[in-house]
Amino acid sequence: MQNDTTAATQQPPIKLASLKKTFRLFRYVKPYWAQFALGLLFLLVSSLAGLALPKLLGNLVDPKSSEQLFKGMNLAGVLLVAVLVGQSVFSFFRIILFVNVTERTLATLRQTVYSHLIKLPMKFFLERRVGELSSRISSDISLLQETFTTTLAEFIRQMIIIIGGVVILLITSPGLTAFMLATLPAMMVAAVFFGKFIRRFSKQVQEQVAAANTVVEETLQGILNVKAFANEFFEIARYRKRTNEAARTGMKGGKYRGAFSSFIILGIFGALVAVIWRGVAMGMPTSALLSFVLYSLFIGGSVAGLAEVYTNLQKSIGATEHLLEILDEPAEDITPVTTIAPENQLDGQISFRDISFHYPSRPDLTIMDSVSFDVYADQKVALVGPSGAGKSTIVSLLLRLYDPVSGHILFDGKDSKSFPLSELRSQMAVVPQDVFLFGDTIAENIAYGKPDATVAEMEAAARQANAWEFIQRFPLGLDTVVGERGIQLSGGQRQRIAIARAVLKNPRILILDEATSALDSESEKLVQDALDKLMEGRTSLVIAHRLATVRQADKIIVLDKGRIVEEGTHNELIGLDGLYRTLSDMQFAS
Ligand SMILES: Nc1ncnc2c1ncn2[C@@H]1O[C@H](COP(=O)(O)OP(=O)(O)OP(=O)(O)O)[C@@H](O)[C@H]1O
Repeated sequence: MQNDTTAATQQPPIKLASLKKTFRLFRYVKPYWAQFALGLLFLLVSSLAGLALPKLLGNLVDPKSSEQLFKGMNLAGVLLVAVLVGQSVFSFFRIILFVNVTERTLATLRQTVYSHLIKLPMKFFLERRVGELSSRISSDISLLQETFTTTLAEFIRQMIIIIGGVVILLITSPGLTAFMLATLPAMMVAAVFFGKFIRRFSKQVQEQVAAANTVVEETLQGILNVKAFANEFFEIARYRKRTNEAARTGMKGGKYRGAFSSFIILGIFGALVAVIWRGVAMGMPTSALLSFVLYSLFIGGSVAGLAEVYTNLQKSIGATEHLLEILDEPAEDITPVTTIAPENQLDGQISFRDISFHYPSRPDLTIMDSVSFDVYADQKVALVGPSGAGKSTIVSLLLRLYDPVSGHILFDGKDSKSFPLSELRSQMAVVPQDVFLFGDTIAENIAYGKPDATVAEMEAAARQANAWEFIQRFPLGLDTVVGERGIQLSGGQRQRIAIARAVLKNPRILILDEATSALDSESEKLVQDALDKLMEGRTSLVIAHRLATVRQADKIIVLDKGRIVEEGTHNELIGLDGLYRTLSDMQFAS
């Protein structure tokens, strides 16, 4: 982020390139081009009509106007009313059209960005925070909304007024126009100069606000931890610091914005007084002078408005850059899985061959060093080892959340990369330590393993997972809402929901990350029993924290500091008198 800001401020003005980037987003407007074009036409008509106003007002105050009649009424007055009515009607429809196009476009854009975001590899998420990413989709896109609905229209309207106004003024009095215009270029240059300057501040404020929001999101998500650690005041101070920083940057930017607008006010009104003064001196009739002053005001207002447009445009270029940054990230090759091609169906045999690995975010830290092992189809293999040994990393590699730095992972003897990613993952299921429940019904949470599951299937899965008994005790049964808005489930209950999910998914390879937190013995028995049933007839890889549960495993792989140090059955490993024996003695001693 920081680099991005520095790069943006240090770069020479690449306005055209940035603008071109923004235009890439017009791709999303394409399907609605007809409505958009009609809106533009209406905008053109209402802006041109607006351009006639000063002239007609001048005519109205002309003493001769009462002699020019239209069906007995003052012609200039009638024309003025007609222009106003026309302008309001066209504006009305123009706004409706633009808003329609914008809403649809932004919905598509939101969907596109989200669809892309969720397909990005884990590597991407390691480097970013959730708050920052969700603000990309919320605030950056809202910023574009303003650009599409208001800024663009304002820009076109202002350009018409400036160009049309200047042409009309030149026809009226080239001398006075030249005099008036002498102040404008200076203002334009100032607008560009200031606009660029202000861009830096608004971008910084945007980023600092996003950083502050991250504190809110993270602390609300982890509110239990905040409270348990009595860290409310620490968080308040953290949030205060970030929001104050944003405010300070905003205020600094505000000073320049203020100076900018004072400059424009002084410039425009100073110029107006000078123009009237000079017009009077040139003997211009009052009606013509009124028109002239009104045009000058319109032009001056539009020039000042252009600066605003410029700043908005800069802001939305910033937002676009952020969005394109996400869209330009290469996504994982994820496709909807309906059926699995016979050649991609897993038999359940897994081999790690000389796997070395480090996380993309920490290239200096070797996590896995030449790890090789085999798991045969339908075997139950346990991964044990001290904390940080690399057990979860093996699971991540198996799921291809990351690719190994060197070595190969084989499924049934075939390189894991030769399988379509989604088909591979769809044949594996994970029952994690910390079960994440969506804030929805129990049914939806179970069906996460198979979104088109019927109620009967869900019930059967819940029964197999030993979860049905507690689910049916809730008055709403499967329709009970859990999570943030609903009831909180106990650790054992959450795990059984996760097991039901896995039952529904019916995976070829099952990965169990055993809960470290001890469940009460009743719950533990229910969970273990459900897991035993689930493991039947499939390859299972169990990350075991309590060694008592892995005695029956066909094979136990003992990891330490990213290397396999022992491998064998419980009895073999106990006989070895190595790390497994030590870990085992430690656990049973406690
Ligand atoms: N996303 C990550 N980025 C960088 N390093 C990581 C990441 N995840 C894990 N690590 C590091 O990789 C090493 C192995 O971690 P891993 O989670 O695989 O261990 P583990 O054996 O599963 O530990 P535990 O039993 O505590 O869950 C640790 O040193 C850890 O700090």
